[in-house]
Amino acid sequence: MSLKYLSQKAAQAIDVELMSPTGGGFSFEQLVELAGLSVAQAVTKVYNKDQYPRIMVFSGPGNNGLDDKPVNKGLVAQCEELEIPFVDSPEHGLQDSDLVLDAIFGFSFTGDVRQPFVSAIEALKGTRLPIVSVDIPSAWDVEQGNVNGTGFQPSMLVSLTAPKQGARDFTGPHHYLGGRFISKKMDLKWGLNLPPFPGTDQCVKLDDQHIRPHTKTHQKYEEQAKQESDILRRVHQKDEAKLSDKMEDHFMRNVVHDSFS
Ligand SMILES: NC(=O)C1=CN([C@@H]2O[C@H](COP(=O)(O)OP(=O)(O)OC[C@H]3O[C@@H](n4cnc5c(N)ncnc54)[C@H](OP(=O)(O)O)[C@@H]3O)[C@@H](O)[C@H]2O)[C@H](O)CC1
Repeated sequence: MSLKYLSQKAAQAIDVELMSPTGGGFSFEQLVELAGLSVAQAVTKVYNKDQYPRIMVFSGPGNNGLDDKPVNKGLVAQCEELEIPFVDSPEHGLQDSDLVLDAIFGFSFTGDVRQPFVSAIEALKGTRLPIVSVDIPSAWDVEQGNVNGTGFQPSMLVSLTAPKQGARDFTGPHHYLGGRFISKKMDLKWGLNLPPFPGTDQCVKLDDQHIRPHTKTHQKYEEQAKQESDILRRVHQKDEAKLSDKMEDHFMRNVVHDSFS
């Protein structure tokens, strides 16, 4: 069975569930620490520190970049303490960098890019440095991907929890999965089919056997959307516990498998 690619709604619902008692009861800080650690580990597996010593981080307002979040105060203080500089413009930062980490938008991005992020996205489109995107390349539609090819194509993508549907348009050489916080129970419930993480690693490389290019027909998408909304409805109604093990098993095997294979 292949890895599931998440819709925007499913990604958001899983995020909420992870912080609920039935999803592991993670705190927000735990999730972002684990997600950040997995991104850092994945980056160092691909980009050698000696060859790429200066990483410029583009951070956005939501949980992908944490810029407008209360936790950001502590992060800024830590960067200052560690003498990690802040830059006054994307262009100035890029000219003194070897690698770019794109953490502007994650799975809640919608519509066209609004100010003040337009210049940052343009700078990413214009740079020749390798870009590592966190969860989904910024300004890509979370489900439709790099619509009309107008976005930038990063060299590396670190999908968190599970790739988003839009990640099917990613054609770079390095796709990793991070965010090792999904229990077997949640994996089964959402039909994620996550690959095993090696040893104590916080990330796993995704290869051809996991990756599905954007070849689905519109009809397939509609079927997938309907099946996902069935899953979401069950989650919201909290009625999945009432399903017998047999029915749950049947649902996972047939509906989820048909949809994503
Ligand atoms: N379970 C996990 O996998 C975890 C994932 N994590 C990371 O969190 C992000 C998702 O975080 P979220 O805050 O929901 O979403 P974003 O990071 O995309 O940020 C939303 C903010 O962006 C603004 N926005 C949205 N669209 C636009 C646009 N077109 N132009 C400008 N700004 C935009 C939005 O503003 P609104 O006014 O629309 O609300 C928000 O301010 C996920 O991708 C992971 O990276 C966590 O690490 C935890 C676990």
